[in-house]
Amino acid sequence: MSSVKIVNLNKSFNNINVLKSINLSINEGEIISLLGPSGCGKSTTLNIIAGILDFDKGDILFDGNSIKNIPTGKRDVAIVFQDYFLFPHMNVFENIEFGLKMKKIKKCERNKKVQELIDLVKLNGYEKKYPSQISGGQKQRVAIARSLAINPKVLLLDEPFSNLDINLRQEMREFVLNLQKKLKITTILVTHDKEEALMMSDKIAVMVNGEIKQFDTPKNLYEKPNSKVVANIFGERNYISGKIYNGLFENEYVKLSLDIDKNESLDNVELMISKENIEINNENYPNGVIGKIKKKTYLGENTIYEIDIKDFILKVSSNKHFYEVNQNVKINFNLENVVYFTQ
Ligand SMILES: Nc1ncnc2c1ncn2[C@@H]1O[C@H](COP(=O)(O)OP(=O)(O)OP(=O)(O)O)[C@@H](O)[C@H]1O
Repeated sequence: MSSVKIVNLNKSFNNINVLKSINLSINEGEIISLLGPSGCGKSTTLNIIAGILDFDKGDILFDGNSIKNIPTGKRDVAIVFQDYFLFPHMNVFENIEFGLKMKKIKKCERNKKVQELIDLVKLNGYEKKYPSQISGGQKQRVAIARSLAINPKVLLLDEPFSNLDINLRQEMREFVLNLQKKLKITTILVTHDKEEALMMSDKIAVMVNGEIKQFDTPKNLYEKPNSKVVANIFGERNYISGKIYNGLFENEYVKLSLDIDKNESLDNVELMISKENIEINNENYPNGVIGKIKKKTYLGENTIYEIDIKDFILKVSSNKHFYEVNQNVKINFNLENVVYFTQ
């Protein structure tokens, strides 16, 4: 297992800078995600770490040592792709054995290692099956076992769950996470799925347009995003424009008391409030803000209400499903850990 440090990494394709001074520090045994929209540079970063692509400027350090001049095969890195890339003419056992054969490990040692990996990824009984004879989840487990066979110091996962159906995806996420925790292997996961990143990562690097906008724990990123760009990656939020003075946030329809420095005074701010931090409560908040429900969308566990307050629409997520369109309601804001952005 290795710590990984990426320092001022730059990469251009045809004079277009697709990685703009990327910096990341990953502790030994951690799992981190690169999360961002399509084309932001996630796979490029992963391929550079693997040595599949070269880079223009910067450096990559494993345990403090540069791997710049170390060829792919000698980096002790394994990469698992979305399409698994299993060898179709080899059975499960032979696929897992492949890397060990390349390393010229003796037959009896190979057999022992492959058997251990088959036990680890729970593929006992499937040794003689070919990739075309097994399911997507099983193929993925073969790909993971094959990547682990070489005892990599760093495991790179490029959208490994995207080809699985939703139930299997959830099962495989948990499986890989348990494996990662058991083996304590430093892991970098590329994903564009926020839930996957939130559930699997010790830390998440939010990438947008070749830059890392924030690198932090899932909780901090969700609750304390440093910009609207980062906030929006984790789902739709409400932004209310107004001013801050004397510990209050105010605009023409709300006056809210904030737990902030009373000396803070700002004219143009946008207060970010998640849908979950607004409560509809007609009974207990005589002084709540009043609005009218314009739309309701039932989502099973929650209903999303769109509430009109003087022509401004607030989205509220509630587990009370009984409010109806055109009903007037009182709403209350949970302003703990409030986040605001200056314009
Ligand atoms: N070999 C290449 N030649 C030219 N441009 C490339 C090459 N590979 C990637 N790019 C460009 O670099 C940018 C980053 O691509 P990359 O594949 O790293 O994005 P990504 O975040 O992994 O996207 P996705 O989620 O769609 O896989 C994109 O604009 C892409 O078009």
